[in-house]
Amino acid sequence: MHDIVELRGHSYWDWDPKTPPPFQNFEELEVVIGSLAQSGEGLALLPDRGNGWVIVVPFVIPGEKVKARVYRHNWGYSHADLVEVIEPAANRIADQDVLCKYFSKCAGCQLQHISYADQMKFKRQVVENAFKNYAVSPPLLAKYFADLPPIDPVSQSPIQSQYRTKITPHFEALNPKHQAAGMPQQVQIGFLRAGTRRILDIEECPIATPIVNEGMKVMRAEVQKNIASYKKGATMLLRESNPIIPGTESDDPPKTTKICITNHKDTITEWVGKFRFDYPAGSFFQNNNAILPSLIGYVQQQLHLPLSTTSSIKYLVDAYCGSGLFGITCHEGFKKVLGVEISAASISCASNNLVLNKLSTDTTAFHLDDADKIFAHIDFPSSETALIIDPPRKGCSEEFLDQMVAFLPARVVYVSCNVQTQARDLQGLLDRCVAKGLPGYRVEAIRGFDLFPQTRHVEGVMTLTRL
Ligand SMILES: C[S@@+](CC[C@H](N)C(=O)[O-])C[C@H]1O[C@@H](n2cnc3c(N)ncnc32)[C@H](O)[C@@H]1O
Repeated sequence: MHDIVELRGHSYWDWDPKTPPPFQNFEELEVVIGSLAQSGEGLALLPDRGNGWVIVVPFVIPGEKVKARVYRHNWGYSHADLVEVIEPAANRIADQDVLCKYFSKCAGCQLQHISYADQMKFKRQVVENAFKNYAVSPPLLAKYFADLPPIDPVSQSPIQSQYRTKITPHFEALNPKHQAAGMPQQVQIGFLRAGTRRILDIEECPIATPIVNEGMKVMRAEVQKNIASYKKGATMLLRESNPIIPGTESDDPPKTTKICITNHKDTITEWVGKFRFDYPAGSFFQNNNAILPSLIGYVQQQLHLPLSTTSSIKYLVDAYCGSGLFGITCHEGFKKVLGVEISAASISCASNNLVLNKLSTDTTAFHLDDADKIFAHIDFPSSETALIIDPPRKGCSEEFLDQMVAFLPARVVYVSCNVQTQARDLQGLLDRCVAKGLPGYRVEAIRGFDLFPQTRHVEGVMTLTRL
């Protein structure tokens, strides 16, 4: 809605909700795309229809003239399918050069028709809009917003295809009516079809690693062979791992061929730079290994930026620590590191990863707990403590922000796969500081990292310094 309001140029609330959609269902329209929304979809304004109705069309580029078929109407805007690109943008990737033959049919990727340089510009804009739209309440606007730094360019992924180390294809069970009628016993195995809840049959995903695609081939054949035994559909797990042959463990990545794991309970082994991580196949771990060294290098550098005081950072708190990725890779230079995570399987791997990487358990520890209670475990001086926050998409809870303001870490590095909730949490933090009459935080830097090339998603990293 923020993107629609911006294109329309007048407030959402000026809108008369009784305005009916100015179209027949499935009417085809020729429209010119004005902007891209954070969803990666194009927006076209029709100034002469419905008091400035907006059409939302996927797989387009601003400036393009396209034919679109409207199919669902909302308050002031309609969703439409792309029928034809009438006047393509000069920078549109030619159809024959698009990475995946299922692009525009599969719901997984939104941006394969856009050059990588333009994907980076789009994602930078997504980050900028998130902070403009979600971190600007009036008291904060006056006090802090003028001080937000310019949003940095997005850090690119070293590879833009074959990067995903995990995919989760789905399939549905056979239709009993088809079975009864003796129809062919084939099912669709793949990802959701764009704009629907139905499955599109996909035998290969070009953004997944070759090992994961090999695994997909085997899994598809097995599912087709045994499909009659499935009463319900299912979601499969395919995850890349480095096989460790017992007795041959070494400190270096093994030279053996990688394997594809499909059992949620198995353990995955992965190297991030010189660090080894074992983690449960069914638990969270970042899915683009290629970009992790640069993401971690940046987080490390941000943690140690100079403070506003003469103190220096000596302690690290890793909230939502998973299997210990940040706590372990960033431990150097800290007297003590403490991580908290709610998944018992992940925290047990985090503790084991300390041992695997020969870190002292006296100086680095991981606790099983809700991040909302993280500061209950901590006796670090807040003026020498840095906090890494890396929550799930929904961001931090009110309780988490309350305890954070009660503790006031000197440095915060907030990593997020959802820049909208990240921006909202910045507002939540600064609102609390204003309410308590505290000087608050300076935003040092906001930068996107492209953990998800070809898709609309961007990882945000924001650095704060206590004033
Ligand atoms: C985005 S992941 C980040 C994990 C880790 N930092 C990494 O990069 O591998 C978020 C993690 O938060 C954990 N989590 C979710 N809710 C939590 C809570 N209330 N308290 C602590 N951890 C939580 C999830 O289990 C998940 O491991």
